Amino acid sequence: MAEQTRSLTVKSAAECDFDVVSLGEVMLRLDPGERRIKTARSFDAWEGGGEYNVARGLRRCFGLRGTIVTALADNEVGRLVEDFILTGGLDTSYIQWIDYDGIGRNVRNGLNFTERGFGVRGAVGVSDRGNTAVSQMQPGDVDWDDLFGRRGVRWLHTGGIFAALSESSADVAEAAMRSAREHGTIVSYDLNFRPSLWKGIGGSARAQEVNKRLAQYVDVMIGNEEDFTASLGFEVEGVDENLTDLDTGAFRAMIETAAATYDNFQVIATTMRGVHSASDNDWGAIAWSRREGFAESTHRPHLEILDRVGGGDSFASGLAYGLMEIGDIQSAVEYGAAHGAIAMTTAGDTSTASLAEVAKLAGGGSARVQR
Ligand SMILES: O=C(O)C(=O)C[C@H](O)[C@H](O)CO
Repeated sequence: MAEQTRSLTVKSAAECDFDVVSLGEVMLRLDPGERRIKTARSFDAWEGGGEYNVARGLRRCFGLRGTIVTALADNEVGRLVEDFILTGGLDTSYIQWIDYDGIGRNVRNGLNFTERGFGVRGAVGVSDRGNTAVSQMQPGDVDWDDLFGRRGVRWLHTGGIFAALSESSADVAEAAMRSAREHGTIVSYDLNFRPSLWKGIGGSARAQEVNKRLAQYVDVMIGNEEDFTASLGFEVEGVDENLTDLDTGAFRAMIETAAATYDNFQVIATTMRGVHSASDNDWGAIAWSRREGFAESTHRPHLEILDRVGGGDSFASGLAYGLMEIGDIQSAVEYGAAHGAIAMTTAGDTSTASLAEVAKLAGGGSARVQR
């Protein structure tokens, strides 16, 4: 695609060691399967983390080269998380290993108990992540100019989960995003508002203070309707969290306001989820680019959901792939929505989709058996 018709100008793969770098926490996800957390007798172990899931999707589904900047306490739990990261295909050289004190008094690894929900029973996440290694990272812990300058990175992804972990994690995000921009790396940010993370430190008001500060470094801003309101203060008129009618007019108006407020935003994308039940959601997405204007994905009413957690992250990785490798906003939003939809058909945060599956669904393919 000719450069001037692409939504974003992205550095070439040849001049970069990494296509994508994510900055964020990777937790051990403990999943009771069809049971509930409070009555579980065994858990499946996976890994997960809002920012990490995006780089992993870009690597595992879309075949790009990625790394994760994070920190883990050096104990057996941390090494299990590393094992998952290796399975996910990401480079592990930017994991900072912090000496473990034996009981977690000073440093720990995050645990995320997650049940998927079914029917009228919504998904539940209970995280146990205070004092984690990554929440104690400091801006100077990574040589950002070496990473983004000497080594070269096409895309940095971080977001509102990492920024909420501590005072210093917001500063770390700022240092990374500032350096990435200086070196021509595209910066994407998923607002990912998580009430539990902000509850004890000032709620939505504090979330807005932090996210507004970081928003000035963002090229591609991603979120859902709740995120844009809670994290940046942009209202989507007439929409609540149970929206079942995917009327996009209100979203377009909100996006126009956001684009006028932050002239650094090159792309804004939002997923739209109408919750009929935990297992039955309307699913679609809308995106806008400064160069191309609005695009909407195929809307999928009554999409059947096995595990919704990570669906938004798979949307973000599909969108990033589309913007990096195809170029136009329409393809990007279709790839994002299709990848999110497939990811929610399997258990776990991370997607098992292949690029061929995403391309087929994005192009209007059906779920007929293949043999
Ligand atoms: O909620 C969080 O902090 C997580 O990172 C857990 C999940 O991986 C995330 O919510 C999925 O988007």
